[in-house]
Amino acid sequence: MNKIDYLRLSLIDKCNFNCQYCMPEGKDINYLLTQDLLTDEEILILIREIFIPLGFSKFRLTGGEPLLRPGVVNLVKEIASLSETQDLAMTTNGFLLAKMAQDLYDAGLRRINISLDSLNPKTFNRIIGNRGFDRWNQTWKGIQTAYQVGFDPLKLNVVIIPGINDNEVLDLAALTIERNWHIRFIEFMPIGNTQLFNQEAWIASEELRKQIRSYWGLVESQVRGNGPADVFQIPGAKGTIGFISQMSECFCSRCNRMRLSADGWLRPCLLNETGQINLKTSLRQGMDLSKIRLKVKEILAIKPEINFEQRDSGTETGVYTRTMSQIGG
Ligand SMILES: Nc1nc2c(ncn2[C@@H]2O[C@H](COP(=O)(O)OP(=O)(O)OP(=O)(O)O)[C@@H](O)[C@H]2O)c(=O)[nH]1
Ligand SMILES: C[S@@+](CC[C@H](N)C(=O)[O-])C[C@H]1O[C@@H](n2cnc3c(N)ncnc32)[C@H](O)[C@@H]1O
Ligand code: SF4
Ligand code: SF4
Repeated sequence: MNKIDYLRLSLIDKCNFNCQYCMPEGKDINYLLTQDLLTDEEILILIREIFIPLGFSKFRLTGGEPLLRPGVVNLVKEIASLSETQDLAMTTNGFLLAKMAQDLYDAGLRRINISLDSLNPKTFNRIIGNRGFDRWNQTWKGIQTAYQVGFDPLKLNVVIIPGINDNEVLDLAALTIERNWHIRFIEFMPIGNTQLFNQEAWIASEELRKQIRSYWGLVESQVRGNGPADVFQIPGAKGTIGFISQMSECFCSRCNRMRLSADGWLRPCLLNETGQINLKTSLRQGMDLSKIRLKVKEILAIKPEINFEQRDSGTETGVYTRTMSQIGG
């Protein structure tokens, strides 16, 4: 059985973007009330008293948009300063990074993954649902700042949607030639906007690799990380190109992670809603920490059964009850 040592923590369910693939179009999302969010203190208790004793040592902060969480820099500092933390990273849309990158770095964050679905501001703004504002320039500035500040490896996440940004695969891949940046192409998953998913669906990573291979060639490579990406490189390039292929190539046999939502739900599998427990409720009801630990240990034991192999039975209704922004990706 794989070691489960990687926890993805969603810090907030709100976001300043409305990416088409992540949220249902035109549907209001019921956002969490502040009092329903895990507090910083609760997050730290759970990390220190529950997850670290159970062997977790790798933490990723995500959301919604994690940079919207008040006090996020201080939370980074607290988690980074734990001696058991072997890796602390963040996934962000980058919009607020230009002004926060240095503070995050100084607080101890070293790895950052930034979503960037297009190099074309028009396409980008269309994907993120900009409502009339251009957000590309500031996002691009955020990426540049993160690079200058020293985040390494710096990864860029791209969800390819047929008919929307699939014409940019080579342009995005080309970013890795001169820069030590790591692009990852993620296959669109049926969580978030199922309507768009059913309309446009996903493109298999192998199709994208074929395009890149026939233009420049492609060799296997590596980059530091804990996630499911298969990593390649254009020969001689400074950066790498990863493929996260949850639709075409199941990687569940190497699954090493669980997810904790901003309101305290511990989720054993991204694509299966079975077996979730609410740790915030347990904490607030005053449950003994050793009992909470035991509950999490039980979930860890049944996790191999609750996985992608059963994703068709992963939801009760066939539609995921939470959007990707509510889960954290
Ligand atoms: N199906 C599935 N998809 C995942 C899983 N982990 C990550 N992904 C997908 O990969 C996307 C990008 O993940 P990131 O947040 O950048 O994190 P990561 O790839 O684990 O990060 P590294 O540690 O840098 O390798 C997520 O939003 C998901 O779409 C997983 O366990 N299962
Ligand atoms: C939910 S977002 C949260 C963090 C941050 N807001 C961001 O966009 O990086 C995390 C990741 O989930 C990915 N994502 C969201 N919806 C997805 C979907 N339906 N299929 C595949 N990836 C998705 C995004 O591309 C992003 O890289
Ligand atoms: S992918 Fe990230 S930036 Fe886009 S809507 Fe979802 S949470 Fe927000
Ligand atoms: S789908 Fe579930 S079991 Fe598979 S890699 Fe993702 S989280 Fe792990």
